Amino acid sequence: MSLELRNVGRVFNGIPAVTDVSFSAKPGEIIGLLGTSGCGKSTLLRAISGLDNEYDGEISINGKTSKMIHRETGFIFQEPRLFPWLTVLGNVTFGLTGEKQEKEQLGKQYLEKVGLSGNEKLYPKQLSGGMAQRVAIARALVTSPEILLLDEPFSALDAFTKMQLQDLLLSIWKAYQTTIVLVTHDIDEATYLCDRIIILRGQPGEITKEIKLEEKRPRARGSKQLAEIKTEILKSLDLNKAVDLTTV
Ligand SMILES: Nc1ncnc2c1ncn2[C@@H]1O[C@H](COP(=O)(O)OP(=O)(O)OP(=O)(O)O)[C@@H](O)[C@H]1O
Repeated sequence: MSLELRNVGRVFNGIPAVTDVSFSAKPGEIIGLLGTSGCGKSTLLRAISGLDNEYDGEISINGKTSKMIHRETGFIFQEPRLFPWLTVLGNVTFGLTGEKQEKEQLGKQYLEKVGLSGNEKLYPKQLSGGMAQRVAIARALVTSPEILLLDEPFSALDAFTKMQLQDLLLSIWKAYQTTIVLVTHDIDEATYLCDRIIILRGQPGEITKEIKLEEKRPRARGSKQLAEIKTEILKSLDLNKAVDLTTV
């Protein structure tokens, strides 16, 4: 599904958090929202999902503009936000309606897709951070969202688990051609995953740059091409200069 934001802004208690943001995503595109802390990335995701509808401007999904909850979207947060009293399978099937047996069958299918078959009966406290985030991914996917919104989904994980889950996200994207909006602080993650990176800066946050990545997937982590794009991003954030330690 396509997504379009036109002049979106959000003011909290008279203070603008983010202003005049316009961008669009074609069906199946992976868009990165990258920017320094507090520039309004999460605010934009909440507006896209419809969890927050007090924004200015317009947001359309497949050409339809609405400020209602967008049921076509699935949300994955930084923390898994699982219900501790439900099993892994119970967490995945929680939002589903219909026959128990059908729900469980569907839940198991998605647990298999995220590599968690056989863990259905475990409780959240028995899971590692990476396993818990896999459950959160399965829970978001089980409703077949056409647009996935991810808010720093891997930032709480160790470097190796993070890379595994980035690859899992790409395999899901390849299978379903989901449109993805990924909020991240991690430039390497953005260059590895995204078709386009939108850079936001300031308070209120504004778009300062948009970078299109032409590299075919799978991309090589640490390749010269991705390193060049990283340098371009650092420059646009004024973070490319070496610190003069003599003046510190
Ligand atoms: N519900 C709220 N009420 C008041 N102010 C808010 C609310 N939500 C966000 N803000 C403010 O809006 C600004 C943008 O916040 P937001 O969480 O969207 O930024 P962010 O770019 O996602 O930050 P981070 O990268 O640190 O998560 C911040 O100044 C924040 O304090």
